[in-house]
Amino acid sequence: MAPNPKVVAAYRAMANLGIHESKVKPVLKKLLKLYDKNWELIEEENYRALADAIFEEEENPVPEQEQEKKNKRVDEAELDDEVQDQPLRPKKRLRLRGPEFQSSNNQISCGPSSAAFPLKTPKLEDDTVPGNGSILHAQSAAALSDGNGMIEAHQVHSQDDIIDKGKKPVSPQVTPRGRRSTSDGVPPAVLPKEPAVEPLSTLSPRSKMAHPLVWIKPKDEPIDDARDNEAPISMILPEPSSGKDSSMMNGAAGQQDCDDTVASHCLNDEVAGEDNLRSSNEDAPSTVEIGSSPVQEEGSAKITPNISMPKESESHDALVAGGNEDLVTPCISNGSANVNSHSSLPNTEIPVSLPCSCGLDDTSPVPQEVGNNDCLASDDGRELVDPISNNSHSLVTVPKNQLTTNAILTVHDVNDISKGEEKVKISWVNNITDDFPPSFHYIPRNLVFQNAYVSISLSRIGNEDCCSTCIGNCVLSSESCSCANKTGGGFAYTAQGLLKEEFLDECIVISCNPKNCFYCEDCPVERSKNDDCSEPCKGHLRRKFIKECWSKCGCGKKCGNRVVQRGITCNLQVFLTSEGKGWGLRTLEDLPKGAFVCEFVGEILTVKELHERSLKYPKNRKYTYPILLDADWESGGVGDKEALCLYAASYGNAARFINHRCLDANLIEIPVEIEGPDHHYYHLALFTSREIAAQEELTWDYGINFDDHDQPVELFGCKCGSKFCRNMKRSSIFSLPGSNKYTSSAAEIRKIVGCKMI
Ligand SMILES: C[S@@+](CC[C@H](N)C(=O)[O-])C[C@H]1O[C@@H](n2cnc3c(N)ncnc32)[C@H](O)[C@@H]1O
Repeated sequence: MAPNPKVVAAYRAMANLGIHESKVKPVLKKLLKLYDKNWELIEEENYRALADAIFEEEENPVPEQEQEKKNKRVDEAELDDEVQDQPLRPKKRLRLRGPEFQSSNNQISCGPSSAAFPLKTPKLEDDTVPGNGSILHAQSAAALSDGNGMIEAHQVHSQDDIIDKGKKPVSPQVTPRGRRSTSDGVPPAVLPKEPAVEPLSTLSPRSKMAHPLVWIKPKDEPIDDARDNEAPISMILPEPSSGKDSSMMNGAAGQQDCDDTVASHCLNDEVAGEDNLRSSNEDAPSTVEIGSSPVQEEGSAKITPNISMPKESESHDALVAGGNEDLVTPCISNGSANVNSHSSLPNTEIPVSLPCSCGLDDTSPVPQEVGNNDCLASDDGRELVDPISNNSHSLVTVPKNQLTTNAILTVHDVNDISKGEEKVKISWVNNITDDFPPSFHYIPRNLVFQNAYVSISLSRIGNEDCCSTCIGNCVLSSESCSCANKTGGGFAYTAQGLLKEEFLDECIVISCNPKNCFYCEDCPVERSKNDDCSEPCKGHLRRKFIKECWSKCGCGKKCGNRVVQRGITCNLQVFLTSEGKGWGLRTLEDLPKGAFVCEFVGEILTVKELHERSLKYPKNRKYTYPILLDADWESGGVGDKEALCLYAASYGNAARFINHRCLDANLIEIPVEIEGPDHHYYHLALFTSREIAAQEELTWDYGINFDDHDQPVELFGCKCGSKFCRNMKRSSIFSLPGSNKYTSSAAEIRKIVGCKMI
């Protein structure tokens, strides 16, 4: 009989490696048996499997009888262990790296990634040959490696081996994001990028061989171990000792309803969210993710301790602009999420800071920069997740029927509602109820929603608009720089970074004096209403601007004329007010007069966009208050794209919690130019108008005219408690035509706000 050309070719290939036919023959026979005479697999990579097997045989000769016995003894658990325990065998790999053994398609990587993450050489010992074998398929390993060092080591089992042993196939259930179920008890694995491994169930028999089951050495890093039937909710624990307030330790839990679509989206998206764990969270004892797939959920969704938070971009996905009002009814009171305690929960459970959808409108548009996802609150108002009373990990059960609508995955860390976006942490506390702060996305800087024309470009900054020749700290210079001149003849700030008293007092007086109002001929606010019965302009305040130095200036970053751009530096806390104003913001430290507290940050909308939103989502008219950037409208010709306002219901910073106080508020808003020379877009900075003691609530006068019901937002019943309250007492001095917060005379203003000068 003519020799089988395939056998001859195999002998030749091995002869090239210096392996004698006599050694090839028995191993080849075994391989043919193992591969069910599939020559393709044997021929692959220039007979790599054959060569490997021969080397193995050489190194670990096992008498055939013993081998058979061993095969019988080895149960599946032992098999797993042996595979895990196999030492790495670079020696073999080195041999195979000879040029003659390089795969023609270069599937075996010898590059840095394989050096950093050496592949485990197959152990073709007696107990790993047919029936038990663990064989390294280099091509599978190559397929698994994303080139970025994702994989530390691979051990490849023949699938048949595992299934034949009667063990459940340990196919990693790879979701598009790489999530895998661990419910089968398989060691947690860190999987490479999503296309790397198909679930075995989807593979053809051929690809099962070429693409065998792969185990990846677990890393020490957090593993997303959430099961499919867990709800995708995130939570962050308070620091054990953080907060002067004991209620911070009474962590409360809230819950979003989540419809199937969104839930599964959330599920997948959350998996990759580890990088959203910000550094300050590292201080916290733990961060917990609650995973879920309500679709598959039978009775309840379990909230399991885990380690990741949704990515910012993914949280954005879950958030929809448009205010928190639509969704408030079932879930919030005074803008906060209701959470009820569940006494049956073991006290080993963790405080959960879960958002409610208050703050969000599932149908409102989102800023262009962020994705879209629909989110709703529970529509029955029942509690969904239990508040828990200490820091230990445990489970919280969420009834399945409460996971029916969209979920919001935004979470407020009790230690830092800013999620690390600010230089200082901003904690939140609720001493009164179990409520949570409303859900919103913390943004440290304004974001354009869609149409607002905000053009920031260096080319638009002329020499007169910056101090390009300055050096160091402008404020210390004896001469005013160009920026100071734009502020109005001198620096607004002292060397200590406070507002100069004269400047501040002037601002206070201006803000209270109706004489400083101007009236537009063609008011963008009225124009935005686009109806036949537009009213005349109701008046806007002329204001004093601050011009800060910026990138095109020659001074350094520490220049004293750069205050607002440095962001929040004082110690603030969000808290639930006791007067029924909802949440408020307070200082935890004494603040001097003229100190910068924070900027009012939100979505930059055109006034028209705001009006459209308020028509489309009428319930949004509650709970939020848009701020017109109208200080420069007097210059006239303000186009629709330039008539801007800030809206912080869904995207905002700590300032969104600052409540209104009529007239004698302790903060004052001052327009600040930073990046650009024009005043149609500016930053609205809040400074202390007097000294403020630690624990005092921060307030500012929104400038509301409580008699004007034609506003884009619903008026609230003012509970500011000021004796000058415009809502409670309508004294004649506070109801001047066109006025919002103005009083009648400079003398009165001086008395009220304690200014030294007028
Ligand atoms: C910018 S938010 C302030 C934070 C808000 N309290 C919360 O819980 O989210 C403005 C809203 O707070 C409430 N608010 C602010 N000042 C108030 C006051 N003086 N009296 C009653 N409610 C007030 C109103 O509902 C208003 O629409």
